[in-house]
Amino acid sequence: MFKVLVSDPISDFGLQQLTRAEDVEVAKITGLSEEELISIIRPYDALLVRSQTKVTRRIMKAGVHLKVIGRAGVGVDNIDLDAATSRGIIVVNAPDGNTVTTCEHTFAMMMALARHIPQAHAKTVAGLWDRKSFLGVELRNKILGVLGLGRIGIEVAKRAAAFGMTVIGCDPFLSEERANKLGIKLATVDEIIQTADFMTVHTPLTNETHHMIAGPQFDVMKRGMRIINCARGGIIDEASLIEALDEGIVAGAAFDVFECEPPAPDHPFLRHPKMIVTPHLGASTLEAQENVALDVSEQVIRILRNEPFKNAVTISVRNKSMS
Ligand SMILES: NC(=O)C1=CN([C@@H]2O[C@H](COP(=O)(O)OP(=O)(O)OC[C@H]3O[C@@H](n4cnc5c(N)ncnc54)[C@H](O)[C@@H]3O)[C@@H](O)[C@H]2O)C=CC1
Ligand SMILES: O=C(O)CCC(=O)C(=O)O
Repeated sequence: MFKVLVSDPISDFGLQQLTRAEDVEVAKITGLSEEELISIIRPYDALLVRSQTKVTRRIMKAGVHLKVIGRAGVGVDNIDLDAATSRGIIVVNAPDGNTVTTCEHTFAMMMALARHIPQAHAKTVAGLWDRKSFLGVELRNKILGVLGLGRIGIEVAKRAAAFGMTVIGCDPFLSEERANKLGIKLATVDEIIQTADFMTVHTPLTNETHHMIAGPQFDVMKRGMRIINCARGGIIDEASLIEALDEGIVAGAAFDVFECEPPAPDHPFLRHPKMIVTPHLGASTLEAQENVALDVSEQVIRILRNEPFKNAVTISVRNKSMS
């Protein structure tokens, strides 16, 4: 019998392939601290997470039977991939299931920014009929800069075109030919910063993308830019952004993600009048949660049964001396 631990809230519908399998026993225990997870992980063959559980080297060391870690979503920055590789633990994710949902959240954020919707809502429900403070801007004829043209970035670009925006973007893996077909003009990060009216980030968080937009980039940024981050906290330096908002360089920013989640109650993003924030809801639709849970469950069960699988983020020969 394979033992699977689900340590984050993952769709029960999507987990059915695991819960109904005769050779699998599933335990769903969420909200555990690192120490609590270490104390219970030993018997499990598989661990399933979303983004809340930080799967550290210590957890993997305690999980001596772990063969696979499944991430019900895209980003694997909450999993110590080096530790997984060195212990021969396969990490799989669900890269496709939340693409459209996250793209739609990005658009919701962009439109909320353009029209001050959360701020206007807050005043209206407080009994104030303020029609003067919320002059917005159209998306039409604006330049949208997209950093990271993978699955989500491309979906955002397609929808932006339908809104009459000009899309420029960068991605080391997107060819000029494909960009042209998609109607995207390839540009450098500097060109995007200097020309875009709206800028949205869709890269993973890596050593290379950490603080990709920080002090020096804000110094040369087009005045009045609006910035959206529905990718990962830490790609845009939070302290520099606050300064740029105060100085009027950035007209507004909408963030779904933070360098530290959840943010401290006194985090400046939570009080800044030009900021819109959501609590890492980019992938939170019924459809996306079912999709990613179905996808990752299937890969996990295949790995446990030694069957062919897809979506491997790490794969290596299990080092028997560590098990
Ligand atoms: N807010 C949320 O709930 C969600 C956030 N995400 C985040 O969005 C990110 C992107 O997701 P997908 O589009 O599905 O991933 P993807 O892997 O399809 O696309 C990421 C793209 O970023 C590009 N990239 C990497 N480094 C770059 C750099 N330095 N400059 C420019 N481009 C660079 C890659 O070449 C790739 O094409 C994920 O890594 C995840 O962190 C994803 C889903 C939900
Ligand atoms: O599990 C979630 O809701 C977060 C989704 C996410 O950030 C991702 O898929 O990378």
